[in-house]
Amino acid sequence: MKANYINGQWRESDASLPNINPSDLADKVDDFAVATGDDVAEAVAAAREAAPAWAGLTPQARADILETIGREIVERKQELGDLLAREEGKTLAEGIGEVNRAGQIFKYFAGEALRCEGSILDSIRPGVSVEVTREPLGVVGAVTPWNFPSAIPAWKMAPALAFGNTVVLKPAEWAPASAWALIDICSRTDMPAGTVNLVMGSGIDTGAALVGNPDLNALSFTGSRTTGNHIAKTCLAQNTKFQLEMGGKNPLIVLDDADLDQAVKVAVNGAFFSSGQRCTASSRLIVTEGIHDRFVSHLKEALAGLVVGDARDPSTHIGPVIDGRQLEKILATIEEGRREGARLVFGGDRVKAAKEGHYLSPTLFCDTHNTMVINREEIFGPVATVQCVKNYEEALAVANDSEYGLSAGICTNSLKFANHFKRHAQAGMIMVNLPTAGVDYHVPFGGTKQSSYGHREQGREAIGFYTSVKTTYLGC
Ligand SMILES: NC(=O)C1=CN([C@@H]2O[C@H](COP(=O)(O)OP(=O)(O)OC[C@H]3O[C@@H](n4cnc5c(N)ncnc54)[C@H](OP(=O)(O)O)[C@@H]3O)[C@@H](O)[C@H]2O)C=CC1
Ligand SMILES: O=C(O)CCC(=O)C(=O)O
Repeated sequence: MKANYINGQWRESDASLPNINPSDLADKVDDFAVATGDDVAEAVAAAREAAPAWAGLTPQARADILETIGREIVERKQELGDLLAREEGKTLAEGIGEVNRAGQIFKYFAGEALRCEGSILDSIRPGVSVEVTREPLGVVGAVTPWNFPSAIPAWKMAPALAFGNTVVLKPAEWAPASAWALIDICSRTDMPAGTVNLVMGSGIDTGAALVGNPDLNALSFTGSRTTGNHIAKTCLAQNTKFQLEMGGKNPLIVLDDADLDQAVKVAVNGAFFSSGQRCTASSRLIVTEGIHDRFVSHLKEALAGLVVGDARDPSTHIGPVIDGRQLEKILATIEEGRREGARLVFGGDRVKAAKEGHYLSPTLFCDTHNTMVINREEIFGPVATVQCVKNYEEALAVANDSEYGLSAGICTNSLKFANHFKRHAQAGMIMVNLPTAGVDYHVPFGGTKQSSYGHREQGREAIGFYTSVKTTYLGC
């Protein structure tokens, strides 16, 4: 059994949860300990106890530790990428890429630890000056989803630690192995006991115990809107600072003047890679009428060439979805799309592979309208819809007609439309001739409307969430 990590100790538990490989249901990755409410309370107390020692280290000492963690992750990216593919179902290449990204995030925030700046201003009063400085918050809770089981824990933990906070991490029960490996790496550094803590188990029990602990100073969450809204209420009631990342229904516009081959590649990557299980997935393809038929026909051809299979088989393009319940949910939404009158032009079914797994074919709907459920709600599977529109203006209006606003893309050769889109698309991230998914780690990540709440994650903006600003007035 893989244990929880609390106050510098590995703690087994009476209960455990199995982690099953979605590509091969006969393969159990391991059993993972379940943290009780008392374990969670102890982890938060340990993080509170460790906070002054960790914050009291020099930025150089914290940077050195983060650099060590980042280096080991990068050096072991092959092995940890394979583990990620095995527990989550991303292809091996995607798994290795994600682990590499997690390592680079730690290395990046090692540098940021040294760049935590303040400012000095003259006061409006004579003989007085004012200092504005940043301080750690204290104890940060991180609740993370299964779809980026290495990178998302990294992009919450690394900035929290860089700026002097201690951390309690609750990863998703469907994919805890990558988070466990990350904490194992942290446990072998010189961090004071209690600086990082791992509490595994279900969201409803372990997650709720963490979020509801009033001794947390801040909570960073990525996952569904329902859970995010619930967490927001708890955090507000306790005055816990929080940020939420809650997904998208990301549009990709394809204009008549787009490079057709490029647009098809962008759509395949954005909508179907990682089995569409990305909050940034291009789930709505909005295509102008002059290119619509050619685009759909080329896209179908490209989908026919994709291999769905075991995530760790190098010939696989699309692995399984994470779990049987998720697969059933996606299939039910596909059925709903059919009932609403959308035309299924590719896929829509389970795929049989050599081993029993949660395989689903890439699925494409045409003749869809933006009012349909398949265009309103996040499906989180390898499913995309096409909507045919007259021109750019209609495309933009359809793209913006969503409760979400995470990422938005356009394929065009027109600088005029690209520039207009950049300014008027209602999303936190804009992609021109690029997939809506797949982001850099050194720039801000996050959305508008119902996609996100609070400070942006990643890049230099992360400091806003993980520090508190202090203003000091100095008289003579
Ligand atoms: N924006 C994104 O990146 C993601 C969006 N989603 C969307 O959400 C849908 C459902 O996915 P799901 O994994 O169930 O997402 P959830 O929001 O349920 O899970 C995200 C994290 O929150 C935890 N959690 C769940 N309930 C609570 C709670 N009451 N208190 C504290 N923590 C909690 C989960 O634990 P546990 O999983 O262990 O129960 C997990 O660690 C997907 O189909 C997709 O549409 C999902 C993942 C990522
Ligand atoms: O597209 C990406 O690179 C990141 C996506 C993401 O963070 C998510 O799906 O939760």
